[in-house]
Amino acid sequence: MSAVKLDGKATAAKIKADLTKRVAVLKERGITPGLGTVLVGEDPGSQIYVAGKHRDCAEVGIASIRVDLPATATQPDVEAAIDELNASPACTGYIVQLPLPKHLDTMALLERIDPAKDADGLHPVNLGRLVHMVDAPLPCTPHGIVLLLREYGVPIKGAEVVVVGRGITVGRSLGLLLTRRSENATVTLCHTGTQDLASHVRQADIVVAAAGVPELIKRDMVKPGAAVLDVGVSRVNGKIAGDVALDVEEVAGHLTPNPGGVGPMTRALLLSNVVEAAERRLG
Ligand SMILES: Nc1nc2c(c(=O)[nH]1)N[C@@H](CN(C=O)c1ccc(C(=O)N[C@@H](CCC(=O)O)C(=O)O)cc1)CN2
Repeated sequence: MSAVKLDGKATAAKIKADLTKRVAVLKERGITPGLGTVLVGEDPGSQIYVAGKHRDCAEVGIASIRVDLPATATQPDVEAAIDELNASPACTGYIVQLPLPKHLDTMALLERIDPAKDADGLHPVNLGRLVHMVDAPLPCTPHGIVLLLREYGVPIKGAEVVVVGRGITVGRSLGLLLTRRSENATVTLCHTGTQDLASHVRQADIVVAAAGVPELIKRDMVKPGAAVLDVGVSRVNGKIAGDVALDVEEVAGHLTPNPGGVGPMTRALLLSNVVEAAERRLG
């Protein structure tokens, strides 16, 4: 058996085509959406992701505001950059690229973002709105995962979903999205403290691997026909290594490539949050 490819690149291209039209309408009505990014330090992965975000903006007509600070930037330096983006009329939404250098207080910085400009959906107010199931910008990777599953008709309603990894950008919030009444999945969140990971994964109709551990999910852990989404990004010998072993393709029903799966969806949903924030300005 060979799994159906969950093509994030192709699905993201469709989303971006729709956003291009919406951006044109906004511009006709006098609003140019603008994405800001705050990057601290020289982490090579983060530099690639931020550069990609600005390329995506150019593709759909969103303006870009890029703030790059040295790894030595202090908490007040980053706070000043955030305050400036909060006040800038040209910036409809922005992100602080994660992870930040260890000497910075990430939570305090995320809390400082104006929730109305929170393009990542990671501000505590917006995560709280997600808990309460009220309208808010959704975290980009979890939202991208849900849209990718829908695009390929993978049944979510009633599915047993196992999410591996409890990080803020993916694992924690994905469970909130998938257990909304509109999705109605049953979600188990596994992490480094989980006693028997394989036994959980074996029960799953949908597996989302977001632990950052190369080849954590092995072929014999996957229920035949399950949908497997690989969010893991590790660099091994200069190449991207996902959390899912390559031969899982032989048992899975659906599988994301990596790269080309969840990553492009994350980027497309970030643009979507920026456009939605601009549309909210119109009322
Ligand atoms: N503020 C945030 N920081 C981080 C997030 C986030 O959503 N918000 N997520 C990740 C990194 N990330 C976005 O920032 C991200 C990772 C990967 C991709 C992507 O498109 N990957 C490509 C491969 C690119 C490569 O060659 O490395 C793919 O999967 O095809 C996009 C965004 C942590 N930080």
